[in-house]
Amino acid sequence: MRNSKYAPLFETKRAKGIAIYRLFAVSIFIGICSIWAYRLSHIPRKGEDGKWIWIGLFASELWFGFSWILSEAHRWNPSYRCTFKDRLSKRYGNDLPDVDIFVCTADPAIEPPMMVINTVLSVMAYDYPPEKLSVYLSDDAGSDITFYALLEASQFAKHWIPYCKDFNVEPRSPAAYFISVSDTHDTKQDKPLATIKKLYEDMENRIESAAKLGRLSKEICSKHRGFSQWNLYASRRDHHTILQILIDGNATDIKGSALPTLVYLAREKRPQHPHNFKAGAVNALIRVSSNISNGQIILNVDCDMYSNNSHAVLDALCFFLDEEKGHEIAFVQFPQIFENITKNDIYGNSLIVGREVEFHGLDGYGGPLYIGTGCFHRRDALCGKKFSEECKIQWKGGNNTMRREESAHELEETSRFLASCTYEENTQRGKEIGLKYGCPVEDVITGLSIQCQGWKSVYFNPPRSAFIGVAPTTLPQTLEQHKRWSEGDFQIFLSKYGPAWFAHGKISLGLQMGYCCYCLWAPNCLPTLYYSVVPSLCLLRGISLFPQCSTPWFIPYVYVIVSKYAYSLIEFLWSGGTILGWWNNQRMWLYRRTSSYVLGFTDTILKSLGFSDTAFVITAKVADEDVLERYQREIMEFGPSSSSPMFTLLATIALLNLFSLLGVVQKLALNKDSISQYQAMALQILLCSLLVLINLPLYQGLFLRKDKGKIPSSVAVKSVVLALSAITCFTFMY
Ligand SMILES: O=c1ccn([C@@H]2O[C@H](COP(=O)(O)OP(=O)(O)O[C@H]3O[C@H](CO)[C@@H](O)[C@H](O)[C@H]3O)[C@@H](O)[C@H]2O)c(=O)[nH]1
Ligand SMILES: [Mn+2]
Repeated sequence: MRNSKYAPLFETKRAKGIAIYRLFAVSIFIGICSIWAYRLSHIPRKGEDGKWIWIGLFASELWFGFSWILSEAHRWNPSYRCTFKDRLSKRYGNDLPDVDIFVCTADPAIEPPMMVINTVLSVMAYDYPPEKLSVYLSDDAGSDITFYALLEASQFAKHWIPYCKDFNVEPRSPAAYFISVSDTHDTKQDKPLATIKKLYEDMENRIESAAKLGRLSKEICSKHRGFSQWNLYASRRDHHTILQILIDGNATDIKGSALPTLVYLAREKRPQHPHNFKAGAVNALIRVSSNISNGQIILNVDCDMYSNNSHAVLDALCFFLDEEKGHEIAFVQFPQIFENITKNDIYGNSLIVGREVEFHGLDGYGGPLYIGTGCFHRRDALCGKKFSEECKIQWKGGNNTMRREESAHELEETSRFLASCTYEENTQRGKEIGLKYGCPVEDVITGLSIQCQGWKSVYFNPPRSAFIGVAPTTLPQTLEQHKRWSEGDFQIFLSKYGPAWFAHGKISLGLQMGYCCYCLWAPNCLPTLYYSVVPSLCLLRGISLFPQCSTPWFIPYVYVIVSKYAYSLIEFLWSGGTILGWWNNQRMWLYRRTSSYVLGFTDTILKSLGFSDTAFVITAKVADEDVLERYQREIMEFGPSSSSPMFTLLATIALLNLFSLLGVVQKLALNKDSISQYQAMALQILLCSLLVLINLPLYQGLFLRKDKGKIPSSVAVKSVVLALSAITCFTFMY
């Protein structure tokens, strides 16, 4: 019962028809149990072929069944949110909390400055009182060109923000906006549009030519005192703190309205100090911002994730400011949506099922994971505060006094040391305060630890997407990203924050299971490798591993396979995907498990033994023209990837299945009697054929294509040799 006198600012709805789904899930569970029973009751006896092979298969099926049970946490209890922004505006007017926005960038070569400032401009133009908004750009490359771009953006903002507000522009990233209006407006007739577009293009030209040149002209450098901070700059990994407040609380736009504060920060870096990648960058921002604006709410976005919805801040505040439940909420996570996904999503990067299904399921159990971008945090919760009923904040009034009393220059001077690399020594930062260090998925582990302190989180997936970013456009990049994620998640599983043990009693069982699903991605590689190699090898030797069509044990297999995949297809289509997209997604399911996760798994083991160290390979946000062209045509991009063992693995498995299938076909053609033998192995042949079918793009990449995106011939040779030797070895062993 709601006892506050206010109407709620948000509402949570449960899914309809969930009882039917649960019944269906129970039927699959019974099917899985029957499969286990079959394996247990049919273990080959002494003297029979393949006892150990059988036990391995049983272990894999136990694992798959167990994973399926865990994944039910994503589907059992979904919830959906909606907000009432009109009530918020009525109740609070302009009396809203300060919001600090953090944008992170790390490499001007693969994260072009133009993209970065479009993101910055989009969040500066939020529909929110500008004097309560502060935008911070963290530049881990310490690039003067990025700084120059931001300086240009600070000038352009004076035109852009009033333009957005006058014409209710959406989206407020200039680049995205100009593309969106290019076919609906006639620029020649629309004078203000033409003017602002011209300003933008001039700015773009200046920035691009500086970027192309790779350095700034003397003329540009003389324009702003900030450039002098690069005088002592040695390299990306070795420089002092560079901090510049580009727009302070007193600046106004061309119409005389206040502008959001804008700050550039390149934290100090020294070769002898670990910089902890993005987590280190965000923690530096947390400290520096606490001295400049100290907003109670922090929004964190990656540099490619521009704001697509200028009301998103108000949406987020509907959760935090709700009188009854707002004080329990530590963060509000929006989905990641990508603008460059092709129709059939060849690399499965849109993650639509995660977005439309799984995260809603987690939300039903206490809240989604923190996924690093598009997330609003309460500053105190992010800084390690434990939840208690007293956590109600006095939001009204804000705390915006500091930055008006001190001048920008004074603030820079007093904030600089907060970003030095020794500041954190012998403190709890990176451990209990701020983002956690030492894990390649700093976001997930931080979110988990916040939830373990008693806080809830919220997943908000509005009809108009709040943030839009860039997904990888090649297979190597996709696999590399998934390697980082699977590795990081598995490290969490083994760490002192492990969702299976540490979180027990702190978060709900459903959420524990939900986290485990992701944290156990990496070890998933073992049963998948087994399942995609061993049955096919056995096929060649005539060792039967699955029940025959004529026995009742055939039924649970068929039921589980058909209903599980039919359901997954329906779920995928319901989430907005296409049939071919689903097929592509199945391929990526296999590829991730037999390459990224294998490396993620071994690297985690090596790391826990002390042999290797955490790294963060940044995902490229740009690609060459011919690569992009192939991406648009949905042709798989493999190269240049010869160095990565991931491709040798993928190709070897694909070839092994191809050879096995060819072997069977040959035997059938030569010897009619073997037909009855192979009839008994229908499921095994089906598995092998499906593996061949799903690998078609790989065979093309190996043998048929001539373009630059094909698999390098060194990988082709290596994998043919490996596949043939595996088959030969196996044939001799059995
Ligand atoms: O040393 C670093 C490395 C990265 N970044 C920034 O971190 C962001 C995310 O990096 P990206 O290469 O785009 O990684 P993704 O795989 O796309 O990132 C997802 O996964 C990461 C964890 O693995 C999260 O940090 C991200 O927020 C989430 O979007 C980017 O803005 C980078 O500029 C830094 O600031 N410093
Ligand atoms: Mn990214």
